[in-house]
Amino acid sequence: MSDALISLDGVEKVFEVRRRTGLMRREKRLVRAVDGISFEIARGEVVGYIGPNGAGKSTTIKMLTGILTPSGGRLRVAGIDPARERMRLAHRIGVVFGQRTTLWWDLPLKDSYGLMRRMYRIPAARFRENLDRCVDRLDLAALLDVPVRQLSLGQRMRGDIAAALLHDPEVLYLDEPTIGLDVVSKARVRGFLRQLNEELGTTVLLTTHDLQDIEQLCERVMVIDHGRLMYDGALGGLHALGEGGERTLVVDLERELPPLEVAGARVVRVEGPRQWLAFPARDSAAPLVAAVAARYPLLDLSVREPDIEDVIARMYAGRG
Ligand SMILES: Nc1ncnc2c1ncn2[C@@H]1O[C@H](COP(=O)(O)OP(=O)(O)OP(=O)(O)O)[C@@H](O)[C@H]1O
Repeated sequence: MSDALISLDGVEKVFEVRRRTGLMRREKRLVRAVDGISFEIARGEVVGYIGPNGAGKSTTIKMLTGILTPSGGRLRVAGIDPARERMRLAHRIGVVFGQRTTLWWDLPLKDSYGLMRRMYRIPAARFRENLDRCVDRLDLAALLDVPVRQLSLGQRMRGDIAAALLHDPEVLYLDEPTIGLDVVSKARVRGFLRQLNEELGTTVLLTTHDLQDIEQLCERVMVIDHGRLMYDGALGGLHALGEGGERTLVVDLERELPPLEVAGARVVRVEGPRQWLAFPARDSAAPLVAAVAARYPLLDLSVREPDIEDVIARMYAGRG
């Protein structure tokens, strides 16, 4: 037995989709939303789970909460099989779905929290302590008496995160926690999550389309596409994957010139006297810089590494 808090071994989820193909005809089609995924997450990790639309992220999270039953494989969270013991697991995990709320729409925030307290049978002292910490750290004091429907998206999200933490979960799943939030709200949510992990050791698994969430929170990232794990490792390793790709030499010339002709590189963009030359990321930039400097009137130059967005975009594109 490993001491992983979350473990998946060859987990699959297949949906049967019926599609109308004619007036009377329907076609059955199988969608492999999750297609044999294995990974382990240790206590205290903050892991980003990313991938394009329809990759299988939400389906994975739903299996980890017990909402969906896997079609195959083995899955455990805190030693519990989520689909079999969903209620027991509910006391150990917190879940936040960015796209919808677990709060009661017409009730003031604090009444929702009171209901949560009863649902999870949270002892009074612990409830008070957790609520006070969340109110303080998420700046909720002025919002407690406001009905949820009157909260802004950012306020509601903070309210939802607090709701997910009142029962001291060991694991927090967040599905797109910063979606639609303004820059300030995003920063606040990220800061809170970082602090939560540092102070309480809460394990966090988060799906997002915002790579800044990953950069600012996660030491480890998993990339899923077509239901399969394409990458599992340090964020820095994603940059390294870009080595199969290209870097860019940005050249500032003394004057506008036709696209430069240099061996081992090609001009991909020209803007006035500035030109961008792409070259294989694994090659040294030195010979290229020397060749450009020898032949053209140079003012300045810089080398740009492929950024994570590019690397990931290429990973996705490579699978077509
Ligand atoms: N209940 C369902 N019935 C049938 N197909 C489903 C169901 N839920 C998800 N799917 C399909 O499974 C695949 C994976 O969907 P999932 O929602 O897990 O992706 P995702 O990575 O979370 O995408 P997004 O980033 O768009 O939220 C998609 O092809 C989706 O259409």
